[in-house]
Amino acid sequence: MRIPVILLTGFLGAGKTSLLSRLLRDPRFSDTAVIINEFGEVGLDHLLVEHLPDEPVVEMTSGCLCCTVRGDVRRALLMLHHRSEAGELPLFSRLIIETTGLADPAPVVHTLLADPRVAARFALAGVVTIVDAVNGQATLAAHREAARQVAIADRLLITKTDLDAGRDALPALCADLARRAPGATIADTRAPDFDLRQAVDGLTGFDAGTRPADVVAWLNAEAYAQNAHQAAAHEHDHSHGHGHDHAHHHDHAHDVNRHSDDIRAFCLTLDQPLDPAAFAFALELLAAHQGPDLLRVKGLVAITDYPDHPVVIHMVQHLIEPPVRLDAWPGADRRSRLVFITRNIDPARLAAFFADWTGAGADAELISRLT
Ligand SMILES: Nc1nc2c(ncn2[C@@H]2O[C@H](COP(=O)(O)OP(=O)(O)OP(=O)(O)O)[C@@H](O)[C@H]2O)c(=O)[nH]1
Repeated sequence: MRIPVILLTGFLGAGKTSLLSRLLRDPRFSDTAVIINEFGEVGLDHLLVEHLPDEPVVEMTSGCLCCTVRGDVRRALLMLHHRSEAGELPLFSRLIIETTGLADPAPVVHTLLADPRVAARFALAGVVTIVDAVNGQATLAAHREAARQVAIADRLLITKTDLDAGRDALPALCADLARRAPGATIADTRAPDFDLRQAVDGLTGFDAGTRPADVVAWLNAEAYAQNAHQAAAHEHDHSHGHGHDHAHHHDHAHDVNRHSDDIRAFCLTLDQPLDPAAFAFALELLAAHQGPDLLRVKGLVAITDYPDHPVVIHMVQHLIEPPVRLDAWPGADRRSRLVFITRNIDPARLAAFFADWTGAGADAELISRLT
């Protein structure tokens, strides 16, 4: 029997990882394998997400899932299947693929539906898209990646309605979502009657024919891009007489237009523990002045009061989540690290801003420019 795959998508900071963590803690989902794609090479999720010890989890940190999907996700799927059949990993009866927040789901969907080796082993049960009630509508209007993730969904799961701003925005957001994805069901993950099991396991199979016309067009464009890519790779092998994998380079050539070219990811490293008040003020200032361009910030921060207990920071646009203090550092590196995904923000200027406000030496390392 083919293993059902649930594609979990949603814009940066919508709440994908939180929902996945909630699901993986639930014993009803103990037979679940997960493929997580982190954006950028210096991601922090592997330090921040708790995995159960023998859970089959594959983390792909090679960049943006939609840009590397044709090689990496295919390899990850086949490897998981092979290792589980060989008894090296527990058998699993469902697979969840979490995309990055900037991923266009179409290449993943196409790979699952059209790659013969993948499709013989896995069946796409459906696409679940997470939408943040607080930022959702503004994000949908500003980012075509977010609009595509919604349009292709079978199920739209809304988060952050426990916050006043989220609750207030809910009716207008639902109306917008119903227009953008007329065939999708919508559920509020914070409603008392929300059923996670039904949300994930109730999907009966992805049917491209029920999607809006533009979604069908994207999927067709994807099929065309993949065929063209395979033909180019084939020709290349013949002309050079060797078969190493050039998929990555070709894929980026196809993907030039997938992301806005002003979006960048970088990691800021601060070399001394920070004064908590100065750091909090710097974050608030940043959120107030650059909110819509701070697409996502995740960090592990050493503070002067408790240097052995790092603080986890999450920001999504102007929303600063309450910081969480950890019992211990999750690895040997005890420097503060903040991963930013931003629009139109110069990493060097941001490093200088933090250095000024906190007095710590700050370095910015560019992870990726999404062009
Ligand atoms: N109040 C509230 N916060 C939430 C909810 N869901 C997620 N969050 C918070 O939103 C922030 C982002 O959540 P994540 O689960 O990391 O979001 P994500 O979509 O995985 O983010 P990326 O991987 O960066 O795209 C975190 O600080 C979460 O704690 C929710 O329903 N309510």
